[in-house]
Amino acid sequence: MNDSTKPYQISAFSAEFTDPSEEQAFRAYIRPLAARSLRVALIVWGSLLLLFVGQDWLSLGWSDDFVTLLVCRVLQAGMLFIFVFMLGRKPQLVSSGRVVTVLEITGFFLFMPVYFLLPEVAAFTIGVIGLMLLSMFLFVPNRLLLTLLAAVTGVVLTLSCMAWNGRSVDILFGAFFILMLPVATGYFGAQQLQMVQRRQYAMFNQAKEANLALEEEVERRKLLEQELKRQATTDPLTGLFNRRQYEMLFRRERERCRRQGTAICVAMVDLDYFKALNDELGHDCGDMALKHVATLFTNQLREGDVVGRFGGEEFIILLPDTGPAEAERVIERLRQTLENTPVSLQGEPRRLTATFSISAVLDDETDISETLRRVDRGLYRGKRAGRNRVVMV
Ligand SMILES: Nc1nc2c(ncn2[C@@H]2O[C@H](COP(=O)(O)OP(=O)(O)OP(=O)(O)O)[C@@H](O)[C@H]2O)c(=O)[nH]1
Repeated sequence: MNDSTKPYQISAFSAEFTDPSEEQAFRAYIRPLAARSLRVALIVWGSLLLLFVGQDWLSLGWSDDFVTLLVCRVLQAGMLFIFVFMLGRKPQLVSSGRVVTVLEITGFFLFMPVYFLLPEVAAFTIGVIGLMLLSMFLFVPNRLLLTLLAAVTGVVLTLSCMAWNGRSVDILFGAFFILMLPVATGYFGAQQLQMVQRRQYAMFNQAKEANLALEEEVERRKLLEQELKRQATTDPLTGLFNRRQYEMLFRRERERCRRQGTAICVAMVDLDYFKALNDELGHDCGDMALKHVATLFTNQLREGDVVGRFGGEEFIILLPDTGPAEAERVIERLRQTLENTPVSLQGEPRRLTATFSISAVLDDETDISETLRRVDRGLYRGKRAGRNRVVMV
């Protein structure tokens, strides 16, 4: 069922889903099990037929009649065993039910000579046929209506043979009722069984679909949560960490570096003449320039380094496990890369520069604002000294 809210419908007459695609899906689902059960049933059926050969020989001895019955039995058992072999290779043959039905009807035809060749056992032959009818419904997996068709053919054939043998109308009526008993019992038994199978399948499918919908909902919420987290921790324009997040990361890294006895440096970056760029090319180009700088910084630095947007055209860089000399080298390389990597704005390459200020975090500084106050002074010095430079504080 495609929609888990859609109610399934099973016809009480055929014991099949009223929706053909649903029925088809069910048969495909049950196919391996049905093919296996059918093979077992056919092997038992064929073997029983061959067992009857002994009984025929005891009754008829080595005679033409015996040979006729032998041919019928061997022919039918042969057909059954061939189909068992074919089912092993093509289990899909079980689904349509046509081959099984043909085998069942042929089986009745090949059984009927018993009526003429073994008249002395004809009395209990009707019992054997009744058993065959019941077994067909209960042990041979097939579509209910096709089994009914084969069963009715069997009943008609049996009654025809009895009539041919000169049985009275009373006896024929009696035989008809005797044969209809296993047909009705088999039909209703198989009908209940097949309906239960389909109900279970539909419920299993509904549960599977509900699970799938639930999994999708969980996945959707996970993504939403991730997105909310991303929005809460990053700057929407550049995707860099926002102030709250880099302050938190600062405290975490600061604590870790203290425990491990390593240094941590903080750099502040302020783009040069950014107002002029905005005024000349417009705010959108200014935004593109900011994104360009963010990508460049993120790509140039190590994974453990933290790049955040301080606000406007100012950025913060945290360099954990890095002493002042190493930090100066890293930031100087960054400055040069920025200067030498123009950004394309309105189709023209545009060089950007920035002023950088770096300071090692002092032992007693646990909050980034204390370090930033110092770094900011360095930035001011750098701007006054002509911009596009790195200042160590
Ligand atoms: N496009 C864009 N511009 C921004 C954004 N945030 C701040 N600005 C602009 O950045 C400019 C910063 O100008 P100033 O503080 O004068 O600095 P500056 O022009 O870079 O000069 P110096 O720093 O002294 O070299 C202002 O024009 C702000 O409007 C933003 O998100 N997008």
